[in-house]
Amino acid sequence: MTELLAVSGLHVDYPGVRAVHDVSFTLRQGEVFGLVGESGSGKSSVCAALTRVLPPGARMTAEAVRLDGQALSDLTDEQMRRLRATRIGVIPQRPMTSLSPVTPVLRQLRWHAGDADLPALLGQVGLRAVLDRPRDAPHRFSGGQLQRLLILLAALARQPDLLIADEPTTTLDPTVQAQVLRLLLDLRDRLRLAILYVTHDLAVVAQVCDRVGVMYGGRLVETGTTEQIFTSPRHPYTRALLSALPGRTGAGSRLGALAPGPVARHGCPFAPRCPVVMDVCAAQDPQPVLDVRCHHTKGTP
Ligand SMILES: Nc1ncnc2c1ncn2[C@@H]1O[C@H](COP(=O)(O)OP(=O)(O)OP(=O)(O)O)[C@@H](O)[C@H]1O
Repeated sequence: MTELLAVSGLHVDYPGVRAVHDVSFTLRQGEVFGLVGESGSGKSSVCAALTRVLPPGARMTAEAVRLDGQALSDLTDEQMRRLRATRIGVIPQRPMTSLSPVTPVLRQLRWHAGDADLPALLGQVGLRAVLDRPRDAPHRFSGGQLQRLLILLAALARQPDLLIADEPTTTLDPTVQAQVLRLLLDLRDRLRLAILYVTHDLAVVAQVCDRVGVMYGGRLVETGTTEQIFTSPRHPYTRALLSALPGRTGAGSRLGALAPGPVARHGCPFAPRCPVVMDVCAAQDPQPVLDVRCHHTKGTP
């Protein structure tokens, strides 16, 4: 598979907070890479840095961020805006925030879809009936319908290379969530899209991701194929996350691994919660070895 996105040494700082610390990963064409971690671990900040839409006062630095070989740091704000409009599609967490609440949905779709064949696109996401509702504003549609419409705009109408989906199914009930995930995978297959899929839900990761990066305290603490992460997790935080899944028991259940917990400001960020913590963990932030950042495992398979 061709490498589409390469991120290395990414840092994001807000005033007084380092939200993302030395994050590196790659994403290949036609691949779904899951960024998983609890609330506040830095997932959204990574996405905002990649698309250069960080809030005022935030600062990003990176050794390199390349899309299809092009260094994004070389682009002017205008070139970056054009890249976001053509090659990178973003599906937000809450569909209502991306649509005007008062303008009819069909009018907004026509405007965003440009020259694309809207009836055909609506047919592909099973929502041709929207054509018969020219006056209906967003609040007259369900969350699942709106999310499918936004996927249509982000992926089908513009056919980008990279789709960033930041918790796109959090607000949906399980049946609708399954429909939206199926649609994303179908688009990945048909358009050879690369998808960066942000979530705190490991069950979703298992369904859609080819590879996974686990975040804690702004670090990518472990990266691997979905199978590796689920069958032989190496970082103690990944193990805790997995053992907190329904039906499993272990350290994770005791740690309450999915609930945000203390993050050390020095040394390993997971040290205050780690069941196998050692003296060195409080003193030194571990460097990544074989895709794992942990003094205890030091990358051992
Ligand atoms: N605009 C901001 N100003 C200051 N700090 C911020 C800002 N946005 C995020 N942060 C902080 O940066 C850290 C990472 O936040 P971020 O939203 O990237 O995490 P996340 O994993 O995406 O969380 P969630 O799942 O809740 O969206 C947190 O400590 C958060 O409080």
